[in-house]
Amino acid sequence: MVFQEGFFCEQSTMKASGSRTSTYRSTTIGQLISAYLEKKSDLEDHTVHLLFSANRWERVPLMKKKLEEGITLVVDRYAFSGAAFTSAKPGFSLDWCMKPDVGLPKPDLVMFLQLSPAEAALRGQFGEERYETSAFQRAVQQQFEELRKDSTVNWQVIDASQSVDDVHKSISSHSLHTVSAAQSLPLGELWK
Ligand SMILES: Nc1ncnc2c1ncn2[C@@H]1O[C@H](COP(=O)(O)OP(=O)(O)OP(=O)(O)O)[C@@H](O)[C@H]1O
Ligand SMILES: Cc1cn([C@H]2C[C@H](O)[C@@H](COP(=O)(O)O)O2)c(=O)[nH]c1=O
Repeated sequence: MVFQEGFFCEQSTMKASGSRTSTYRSTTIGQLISAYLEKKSDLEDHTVHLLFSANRWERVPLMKKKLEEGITLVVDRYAFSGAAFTSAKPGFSLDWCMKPDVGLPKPDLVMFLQLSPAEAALRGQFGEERYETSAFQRAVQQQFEELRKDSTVNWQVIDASQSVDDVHKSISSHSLHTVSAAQSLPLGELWK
């Protein structure tokens, strides 16, 4: 499996109305999360963290089925975003934030699309949703740096300040290499 984590990931799409349409937002749990991110509702911080995790777990049977069929999964944001974003909030430890996602299918590659919060703030639609402030993004980036110290996960940092074409080339190259190497490997369990 190949995963992307970062401040800018290529899988999200925008509706004509401008609201976000990532597929995870389509389930009942995803709709609760989406309303929270769009600031249409408020949720207690532990609760939203657990909802994000539940939203991943509800997709595990489908993910495993696809993987068994030999399909490569590219996931725009995963448990690493879950741990980084919630642990950037006051009173949350990284350890607590990782716990609900222990045992999820483990990615063969995690690509972190690195962009400074200042540059991210200049890009389209930044600032509309919850968490989209430069101060909070800096705190999240620090938590990602902690997560990247885990050498059992194959992290690759992509410079997202490059052109779209160069970001694409870099992602393709890491992905193709990993897909070929992962073919003979069993599916692992995250953070176990
Ligand atoms: N390499 C790039 N150079 C310039 N602009 C870019 C680049 N990549 C993305 N953008 C622009 O930045 C904005 C946000 O990008 P994108 O939609 O890929 O991020 P996102 O997936 O929404 O991020 P997040 O997962 O944090 O919501 C879009 O307007 C997009 O066109
Ligand atoms: C998976 C996940 C994400 N988040 C945060 C990160 C972003 O601010 C949004 C998702 O935005 P996207 O445009 O749909 O990628 O939610 C989080 O706090 N916890 C998570 O588990």
